Amino acid sequence: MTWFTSAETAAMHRAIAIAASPDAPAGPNPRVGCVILSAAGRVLAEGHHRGAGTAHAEVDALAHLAASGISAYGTTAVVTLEPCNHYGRTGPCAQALLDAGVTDVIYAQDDPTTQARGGAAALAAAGVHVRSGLCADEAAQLNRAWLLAVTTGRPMVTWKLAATLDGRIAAADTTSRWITPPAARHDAHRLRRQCDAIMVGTGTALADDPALTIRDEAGQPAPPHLQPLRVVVGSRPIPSTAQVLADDNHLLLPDHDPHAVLAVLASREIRHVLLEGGPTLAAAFLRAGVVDEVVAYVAPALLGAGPAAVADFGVSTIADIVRLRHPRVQVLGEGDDLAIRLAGDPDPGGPERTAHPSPPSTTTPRRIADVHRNC
Ligand SMILES: NC(=O)C1=CN([C@@H]2O[C@H](COP(=O)(O)OP(=O)(O)OC[C@H]3O[C@@H](n4cnc5c(N)ncnc54)[C@H](OP(=O)(O)O)[C@@H]3O)[C@@H](O)[C@H]2O)C=CC1
Ligand SMILES: Nc1c(N[C@@H]2O[C@H](COP(=O)(O)O)[C@@H](O)[C@H]2O)[nH]c(=O)[nH]c1=O
Repeated sequence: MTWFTSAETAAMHRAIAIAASPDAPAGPNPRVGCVILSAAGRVLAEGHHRGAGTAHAEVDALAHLAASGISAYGTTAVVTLEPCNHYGRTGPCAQALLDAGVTDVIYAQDDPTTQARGGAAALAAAGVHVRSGLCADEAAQLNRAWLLAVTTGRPMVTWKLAATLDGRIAAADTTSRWITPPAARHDAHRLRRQCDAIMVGTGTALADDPALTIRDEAGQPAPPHLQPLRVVVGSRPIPSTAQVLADDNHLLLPDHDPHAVLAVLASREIRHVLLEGGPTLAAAFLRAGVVDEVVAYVAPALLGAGPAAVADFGVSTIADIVRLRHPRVQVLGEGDDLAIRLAGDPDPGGPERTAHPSPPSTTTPRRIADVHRNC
């Protein structure tokens, strides 16, 4: 059994928090944070990864430590992911920790990739005291999309919908903006920010002419390098004036096979795709068993007619109902302008679905004197 001190546990909480900083954009790499502790458990420096091609968290933290004139000799590096052991866009972190003189390394979870794993073994072989598993569930949740993508070979799919109380996503004449109030739409833009691609079917592209961009609460778009790839699936042509075609950061995929669509996105290092409808495309992805998460914004409103949130995807009897696991509920907005955000992971119960990292438990951390086994 591995034990951790309260200072080490607090450092790991901090490392997870900084790994999720707003300047750590979605992209091909995992989110990683690192905190460096003195032998007495005092925080000396911290760092995090800011996306592909930039310094890894350990190197960022070591650079901050060096900048403050403190030697890394005899320190403990607390990292959210096993230090890498390869030359990718940057050098191996295991070697950087060794070169700096770090004597203890604690990491939350193993790196599952064949290219980068092995840092723990390399460090241990060089005499570094290595421990792992601290806050492993929280760290896995932080990188849920990345872990799913690198272990399954396809991007994680989050299906987002905005529906009325009677489960409709548009009126009978196909108009749908807006069903949900501003607070819910702002939340949807925060969701877009976590994804590398936003995808709709041609039906939605033709009916709504969506922009599919990340915008702030004042409607200002995020800088181009932070905008996700816009993807339209289907064979019908889209008018050249369509907003999704506004710049080169888009992809038109005539293929109807969700697996083929995801394979194309995976080849472009897309780790997390937001499926924003409509009901026909969502049904195809559900039927194919490739929806990993559903985020539904439900407004206190009624339409009585118009398309349902999702088309028929093969459920004909109640025994086959698709329930959401780990459901999470939030109220957004207030007064007449509120909406419910209901999120969860579809569980068709079929054997074809693979196990994915679960969200962290909501139980209070267990404390025994000054030592902790986990978060
Ligand atoms: N409130 C909300 O959250 C949302 C509402 N909407 C509303 O939904 C309506 C549009 O719905 P819908 O027409 O269903 O739009 P979709 O975006 O689901 O597009 C449907 C099209 O997707 C293409 N397609 C790709 N793969 C498949 C597949 N495996 N099976 C079938 N079709 C596939 C087909 O295009 P092709 O024929 O060109 O090959 C099909 O016609 C609009 O009124 C819009 O406002 C849309 C999104 C979200
Ligand atoms: N109607 C509706 C939504 N609709 C979704 O938003 C898309 C428009 O994106 P954009 O042009 O970038 O603002 C649209 O095509 C559809 O996918 N979303 C919501 O949060 N609430 C709503 O009431």
